[in-house]
This record gives sequence, C-alpha cells and structure tokens, in this order.
Amino acid sequence: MKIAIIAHDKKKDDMARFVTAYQHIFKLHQLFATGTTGLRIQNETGLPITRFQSGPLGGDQQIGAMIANNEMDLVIFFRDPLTAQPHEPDVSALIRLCDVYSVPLATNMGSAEVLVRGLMNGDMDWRKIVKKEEE
Ligand SMILES: O=C(CO)COP(=O)(O)O
Repeated sequence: MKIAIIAHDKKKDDMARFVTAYQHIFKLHQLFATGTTGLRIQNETGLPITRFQSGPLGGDQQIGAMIANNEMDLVIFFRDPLTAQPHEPDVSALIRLCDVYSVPLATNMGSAEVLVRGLMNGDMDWRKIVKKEEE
C-alpha cells in the first residue's frame, strides 16, 4: 500500500514516535511524505521515504495529485488544530480529496492507531480491488 505521512510542526514529535512504534508495519509499505516530515522520519527510523516539497511549498498538493490519480491508499496527517497555517487552503484541499476519493485519512494519533492496525489485519485490501477496477 502507498501511505502518505504528514505532520505539522507541533505534531512532528508525535509522528516520529508513531512511525517508530509501528515501523514493523510501515516497512512493509511504500511511504511518501511532505519534505520536513519525511526527512525527520527518515532520520529517526531509516525507513525509505519518497519526499515531496515541504507542505507550505506545495507538498500537500503533490500528495493531493497522487490521491486524484488514485495512487495513494492511506493518508496519516497529524494536523495542528491550534496553529494557523499559511497554506491552510492546501491542507483543506488535501483533506477534501481524501473524501472525494474515499481514501482513508487519519488526522490524529487516535484514528491513526485504528487505521494502521487495520492495515496490519488486511482491512485495507479493498483498495486493491478499487485500483484493479480503474485499470
Ligand atoms: O505543512 C505541512 C502539511 O500541511 C507539512 O509540511 P512539512 O512536512 O514540510 O513540514
């Protein structure tokens, strides 16, 4: 599965801990991330990650493009709901595209736990069928 990992600055510590805790699962999948989040995760876990631009420089939109092309299976996006982001429209657009394409999205650690455990149990296998139908 292709998984996008994104965290706003105040949530990057949480994301680093989360990916480290579940690296036995993440290492079985293809990881993508916005620039700064990806670098941090790469440095802390050693997992291979395709990194896009930093979020404010277009990284959210690059991940959004993958969603629109049905190339992303799961998005884990630890948003900071207490800090205004200069690229808030990009953040909203990414979340909107997840809803448009029914791509599972976790915006906090509580829901991310459920999705990653679901991934481990094969609950996300329906994505393979969706992708085959598109071919
Ligand atoms: O701003 C972000 C998502 O909206 C995250 O971008 P970085 O991973 O580059 O900090």
